[in-house]
Amino acid sequence: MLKNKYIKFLAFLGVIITCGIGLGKAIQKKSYAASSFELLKLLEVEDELIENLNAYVKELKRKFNLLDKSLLTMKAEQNQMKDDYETYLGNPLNSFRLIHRLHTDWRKWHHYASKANRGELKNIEKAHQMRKRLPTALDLEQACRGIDDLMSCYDLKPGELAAGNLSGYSIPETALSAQDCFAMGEFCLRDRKEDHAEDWFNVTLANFNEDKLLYKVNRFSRFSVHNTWAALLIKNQKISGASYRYGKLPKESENNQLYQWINEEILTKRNCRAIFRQPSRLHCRYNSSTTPFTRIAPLKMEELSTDPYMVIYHDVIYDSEIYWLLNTSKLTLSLVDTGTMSEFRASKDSNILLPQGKVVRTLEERVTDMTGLSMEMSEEFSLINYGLGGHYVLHTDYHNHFNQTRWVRGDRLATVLFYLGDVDSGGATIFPMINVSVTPKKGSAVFWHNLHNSGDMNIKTMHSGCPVIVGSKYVLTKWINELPQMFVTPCIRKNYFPTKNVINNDN
Ligand SMILES: O=C(O)CCC(=O)C(=O)O
Ligand SMILES: [Fe+2]
Repeated sequence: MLKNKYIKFLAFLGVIITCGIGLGKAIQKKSYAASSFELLKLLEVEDELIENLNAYVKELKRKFNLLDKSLLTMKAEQNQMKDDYETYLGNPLNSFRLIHRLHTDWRKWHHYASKANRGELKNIEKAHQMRKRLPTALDLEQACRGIDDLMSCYDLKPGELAAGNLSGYSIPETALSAQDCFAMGEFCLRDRKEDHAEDWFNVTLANFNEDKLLYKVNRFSRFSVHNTWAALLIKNQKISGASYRYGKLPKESENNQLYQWINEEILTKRNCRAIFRQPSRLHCRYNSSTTPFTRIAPLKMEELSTDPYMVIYHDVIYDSEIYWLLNTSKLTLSLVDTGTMSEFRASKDSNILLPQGKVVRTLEERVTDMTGLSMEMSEEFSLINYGLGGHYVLHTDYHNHFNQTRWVRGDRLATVLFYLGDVDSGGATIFPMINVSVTPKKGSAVFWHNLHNSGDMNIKTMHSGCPVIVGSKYVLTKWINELPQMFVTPCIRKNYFPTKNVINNDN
């Protein structure tokens, strides 16, 4: 009876969805949402799935019964032993059986309990096969769109639909679950109907049924809703609303890390768009004092910041060197073949060894002239090419105090970033905590210290490569390690030596 009603409802829904999609949206062939005929097939699929799950549960029950019965026998034997264990163990047959069952039987029980038997596997395999007949993400998308079209056409509200009320046509059995409402919310988010999404999230929370068992199966909780909702608010820069949602999340959860991450994203966006005025006490000058070579060939230097120490060098790399870097055949290949796209760094990057030779050696000497630092144990040059929207998320170049590699070559004391080309628009390197934004300019290089003089990490060096708007961006990075500099920039780190009589030269 109920099933008949259900079929009628689905047919009704199918017609509505078909109409909705017909209003300008492309119909996907054989889409479940596109016709009531296809929807009927889904009922068969559901019948088969339930039958399959039922058979699987029967198998599990059989296993459970066997284990339960064996447990009773084991307990009986154990009780007999506990009554008088001396008599029990005095009998050599009992001692033999005790050793035997604990040596052999327990392994078998463990094996039996932990492995799926043939009957279980058969049902699991069947369920796996049936996945091909289940609705796809596209089907779900179309179903959501159908409901959404219906809502805008008849001015329906999420609360009414959630209660199974379709414009006066009310069927309580068809009420939507919290998870259904959440799926609608997520759809509206994807479809950029953010107000609708918030309405659906509200209804989701109102309809939430705290079923721990269900949570175990489908991992859906109130937190999922607060988290997605908060991410939406953060995206729209509604920070206080987002903080309220995040306040609902468990402390120390991964989600709070997400919050931090999204906050950093906002920081990055704000800074990528901003243009900063440099403080006037900083100067441009020729640097002729770092190494003897700079006395005869001074470098054009512009100060950007004193904490962290940061300068730009202009015209510090020759066109011929840039040409070599970008056209070495090995490098060109790697830019194409080992290109990586990640959320972290959308770039084709090559950490491959540049062919060692004159250019690389000369560039390393140049870095020493610019920084006064030794290139011993420094990392290989890293060449990065950013394409469409290419960016590097907010990060610091240092590792951290506790990283094992720090004890081999030390942490990354300083970074030198060469710009190998101009970028038509976007692509600045930004340091949001000190309001510094460096526009890529062919031939220039920015140099900064990642660590304080004490060796502590300087959080103000946090930086990011903003997305490229027009053009492409090539940078060459050199991370300079700390340990080989001990005689160049001698300083004694706070707590570096564990003994009491430390000369603390920290400044
Ligand atoms: O491309 C940029 O502007 C930043 C690159 C960077 O931060 C790095 O290589 O560590
Ligand atoms: Fe970096």
